[in-house]
Amino acid sequence: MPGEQGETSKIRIAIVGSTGYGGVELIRLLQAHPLAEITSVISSSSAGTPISDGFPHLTDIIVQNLDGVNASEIAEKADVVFTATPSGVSSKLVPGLLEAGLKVIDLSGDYRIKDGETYEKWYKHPAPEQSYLEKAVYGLCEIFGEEVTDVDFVSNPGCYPTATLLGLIPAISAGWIDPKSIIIDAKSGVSGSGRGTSLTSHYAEINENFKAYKVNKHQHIPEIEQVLGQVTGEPVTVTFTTQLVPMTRGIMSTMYAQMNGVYNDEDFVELYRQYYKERPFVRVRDKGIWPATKEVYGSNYCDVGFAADARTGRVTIISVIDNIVKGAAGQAIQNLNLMMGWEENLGLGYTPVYP
Ligand SMILES: NC(=O)C1=CN([C@@H]2O[C@H](COP(=O)(O)OP(=O)(O)OC[C@H]3O[C@@H](n4cnc5c(N)ncnc54)[C@H](OP(=O)(O)O)[C@@H]3O)[C@@H](O)[C@H]2O)C=CC1
Ligand SMILES: CC(=O)N[C@@H](CCC(=O)OP(=O)(O)O)C(=O)O
Repeated sequence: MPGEQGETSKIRIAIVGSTGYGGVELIRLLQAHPLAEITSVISSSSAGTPISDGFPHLTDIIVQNLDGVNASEIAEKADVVFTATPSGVSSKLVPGLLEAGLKVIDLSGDYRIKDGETYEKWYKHPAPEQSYLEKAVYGLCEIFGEEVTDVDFVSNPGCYPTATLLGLIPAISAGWIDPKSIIIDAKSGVSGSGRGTSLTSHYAEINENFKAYKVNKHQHIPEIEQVLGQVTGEPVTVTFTTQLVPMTRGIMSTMYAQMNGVYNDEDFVELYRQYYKERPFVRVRDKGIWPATKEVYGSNYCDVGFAADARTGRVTIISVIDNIVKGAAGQAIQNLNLMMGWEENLGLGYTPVYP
């Protein structure tokens, strides 16, 4: 395994769930990574067939044939495995992959919630084994990046929590907003629900429509509260509403909070620029300019803007990401980079696709 940037041999990568949206995006991004090469693409339902059968846009990737899900075979072919699999599936696969000696980056929600009972309450199925929950490092790179270096197992954050936490943490850490007052109004493109079809992601249900779902019941609520609790040192509860927007990619998280003092837009811009000054993927908008999902499309950026309102004493924080990149595959590669001790932005320097 190359441990340092600049060495020539590449890290070998396997992707379980390579036929899903997260997996296909991992393939797209890793194809351009200078120190990683995909050596196995894995499918539980299409093993033995070429990936380009289902995804003609991947006709020119080198590894074509889909492998089956077998931990020891994966360990022969790869050093690191991404599990881009549904929650409830990852928890069954990950222990075997770790025992086979692989480094694992899991994109599902299975290992993010550290308390098994809380996990079961929100995810509605059995929690993963406690020892693996404890082993998993929560890979919100801009906040906990130092903890990821040199570990074997990273739990990649959820898409909504990524946008939301990056938008809230600097102001909370500075004591500028009251954690008890937070309301989060979040919207996602349809690819957030994965490639499987369902009535809720059916074209006729989504097109020309805008609807709320899982209000106060979303599985990302305990993830957001867990991290905010860590940051503040006290239990935090949030009001969190998720909505589906008729677009393919993108998340906008709009957050409202009571300010603890008198701060204006420039104060917030300065605070956030300072907080993220070493972090290549958070871009802070100038006063009066709010980010749009198209401005991060296809990229690993999280863009943030503010409106501090002296009249109400509240601030509105707006944060956008591409759910499949910064919200999933891109952040997972950012975690790979940190895990390997490489530059955080290696292979991720994509300018957003516009328009
Ligand atoms: N889409 C998004 O924006 C985000 C997704 N996530 C999370 O990332 C994970 C992947 O999401 P996404 O790619 O969208 O989901 P998809 O539904 O698009 O893909 C999931 C893939 O998992 C594979 N799979 C299903 N069952 C099994 C199994 N028993 N063993 C092995 N593989 C299996 C399937 O492929 P096959 O049948 O070929 O095995 C399927 O293609 C999920 O946990 C999701 O919650 C996280 C953040 C954002
Ligand atoms: C639009 C849409 O349906 N989005 C999904 C995001 C799911 C996801 O990413 O799941 P985990 O992060 O929990 O693995 C949802 O709201 O449930």
